[in-house]
Amino acid sequence: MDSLIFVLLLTLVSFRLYSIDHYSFPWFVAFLCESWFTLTWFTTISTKWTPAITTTHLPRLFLRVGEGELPRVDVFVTTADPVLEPPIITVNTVLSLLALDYPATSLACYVSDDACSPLTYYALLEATKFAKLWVPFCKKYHVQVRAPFRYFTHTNSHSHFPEWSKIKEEYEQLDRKIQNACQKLNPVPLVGEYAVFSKTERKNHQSIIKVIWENKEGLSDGVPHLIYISREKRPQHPHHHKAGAMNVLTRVSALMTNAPYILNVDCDMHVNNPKIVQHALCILMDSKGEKEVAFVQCPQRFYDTVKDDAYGNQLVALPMYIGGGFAGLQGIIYAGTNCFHRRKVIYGLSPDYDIQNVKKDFGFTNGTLSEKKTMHIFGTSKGFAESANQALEETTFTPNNNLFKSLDLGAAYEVASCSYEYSTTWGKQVGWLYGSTSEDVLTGLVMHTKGWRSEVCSPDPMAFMGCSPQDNLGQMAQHKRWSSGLFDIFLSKHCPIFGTLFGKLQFRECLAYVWITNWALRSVPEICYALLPAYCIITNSRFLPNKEPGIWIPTSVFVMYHVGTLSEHLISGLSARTWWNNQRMGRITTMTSCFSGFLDIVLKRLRICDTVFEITKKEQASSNDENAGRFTFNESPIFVPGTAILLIQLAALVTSWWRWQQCFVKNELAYAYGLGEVFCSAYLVLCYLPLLKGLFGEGKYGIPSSTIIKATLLAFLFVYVCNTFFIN
Ligand SMILES: O=c1ccn([C@@H]2O[C@H](COP(=O)(O)OP(=O)(O)O[C@H]3O[C@H](CO)[C@@H](O)[C@H](O)[C@H]3O)[C@@H](O)[C@H]2O)c(=O)[nH]1
Ligand SMILES: [Mn+2]
Repeated sequence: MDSLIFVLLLTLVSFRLYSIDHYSFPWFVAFLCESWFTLTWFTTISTKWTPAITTTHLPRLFLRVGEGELPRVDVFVTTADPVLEPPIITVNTVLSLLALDYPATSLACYVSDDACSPLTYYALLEATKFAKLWVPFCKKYHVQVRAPFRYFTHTNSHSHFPEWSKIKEEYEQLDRKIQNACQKLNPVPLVGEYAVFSKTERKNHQSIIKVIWENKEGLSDGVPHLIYISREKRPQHPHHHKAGAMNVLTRVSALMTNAPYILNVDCDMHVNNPKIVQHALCILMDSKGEKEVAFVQCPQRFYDTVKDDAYGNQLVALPMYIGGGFAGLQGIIYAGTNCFHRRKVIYGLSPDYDIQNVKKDFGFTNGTLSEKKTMHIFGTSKGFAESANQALEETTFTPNNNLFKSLDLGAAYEVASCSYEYSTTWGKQVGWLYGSTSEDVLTGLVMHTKGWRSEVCSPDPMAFMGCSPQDNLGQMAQHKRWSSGLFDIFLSKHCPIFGTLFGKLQFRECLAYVWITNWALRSVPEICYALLPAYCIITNSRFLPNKEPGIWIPTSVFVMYHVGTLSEHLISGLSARTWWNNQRMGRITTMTSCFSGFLDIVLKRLRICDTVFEITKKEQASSNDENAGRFTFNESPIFVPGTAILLIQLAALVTSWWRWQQCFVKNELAYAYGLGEVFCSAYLVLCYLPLLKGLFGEGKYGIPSSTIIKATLLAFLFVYVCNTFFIN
């Protein structure tokens, strides 16, 4: 079906090219836009063409390593705002990780708190007490969902185990304590353990690193190590948002546990499949995977989602087709969470090395890194250089390796300081890379450019589950951040095209990356195309062929595209309503969020202002909210272009209606002439129905009048320009 659409698009473009007699301004604009759509469609098809799925077989892992010899894994959790990311959610994520079905002696959990919040610290301390009950309980009864808040809302006491009620009570107590502390009923006093937080400001404080729990006895079914880190922040030092936090986690963990594998999750992504580490290791430790695979990405799925995906952000059908397609090429993109990395790849290693080359790469002399070179790459910490040496030398996995040192804090403060990265390669060649708010895709892309592959791991049950925005404001801010971050990558020196020309990025993987990184840019031709029908109606001109057989080409593209996407959704087990919501949100998001993202990058490149990482609000859905799925609005300029486009379509429809009446009076049939354009305009209004409702809504459900005024001015300007400069 996709190929058929492609052929039709090619036909449309050639038809335009050959109908010289039709040449006019709208015809030309349509030609440009449609050529762009055809190119985009080509990259989509190429991405989807050879999908792949990886299946993992746990028994085979244990043919390779004994159950007691499983390698160390360091787990990183990031949180950055106790209000937008309630500590109870972070705590549940951490509890689910501590309770992984994996030897506790080989796990260590590091939590980065970019808000430097005593609340988060308090919540983690309390959670550790509960973990001592929760972890053995989960392991004893093979609980599947290891985040207590999900577990207890979905099970009831009859069906369960003797301790069930007691543990539930304990959890409720923990929950209450944390909620009380959050609501300032019982604020955390900044004395004793918490005294370090007393002179801190969110963006101005020294590092705070605390070993909350150490598995001292080395019990493999105990509770794994838990370490709290709030890296140093100073107003004059850029902190690089999440990427910066990840790099601090990498360095601190290197000094403590230095595991060869790193799992990273966002604070809202709890474990849904307790054996996920073993599944990922099946891929990472596979004899081929060991040499080729840089990272293993598990899908992002969400719980308590808005019915029928009203805001089009559940990412179910898209990852299935596009993600599966990526997987069949050089590998899936890195999505920032639910991902297993190799430490040495994070340190910048290329895949086809032999150890001699590495030594050259990194300036080894006589078996160890030359001091000057190490300092240049990794910074001045001696302890870190030593641990990096070990991590890099470890060419293939050897069980019983003893990279573990101790949870000693001494050296850790040095590597968590905000000036540590100056004149090193952190964020440039080593670690999570800086320069884009989609640091994840950038970091993964550079690994692919080095020639690494990546794999998707999606065992049943789903590996992780998280929160997704519960309103359109969150969804739009998120899409804006992604589209701008991705476009930033396209314009940077890490552009996928260079990756293919000068690096080892495979050609079709490059096309797939080009497709994904151009999300923001796609808003420009889409907006032009959306303005075309209105332009034509207002100026009484045409951009669609108006005679047979020409008119059949765009009509069949339209029909085939909708049938195609609908069937994809139905095959993925989604409702037709979900399909329509995604379809509609696709149009709205591109012309609002992605266009804002595009403007942001233009401004950034002109050095007028920089992009920021706006954190997505995490909340648990209230189950019987009758307004779920309804659009809310605020003063954000993000709504201006969308509202303007809607008003322009409405103006066009009114114009055509008025003209139709005139014809009717004169008994002419001429009104049938521009039917195609009217249909397009009406279709857009249908897509924009949520905004149309917003024009008349009240309170947060109404578009603020300042936005309406700005949009009306833009719409008037458009109509004026059409009438003055282009009317025939
Ligand atoms: O300065 C910051 C900003 C964010 N975060 C953390 O980054 C994570 C992701 O932030 P979130 O607001 O949840 O963004 P999402 O849009 O949900 O994130 C997706 O997109 C991001 C890139 O834009 C990736 O980093 C994420 O992993 C991916 O889940 C959260 O754990 C935050 O706590 C920090 O640690 N420090
Ligand atoms: Mn998130």
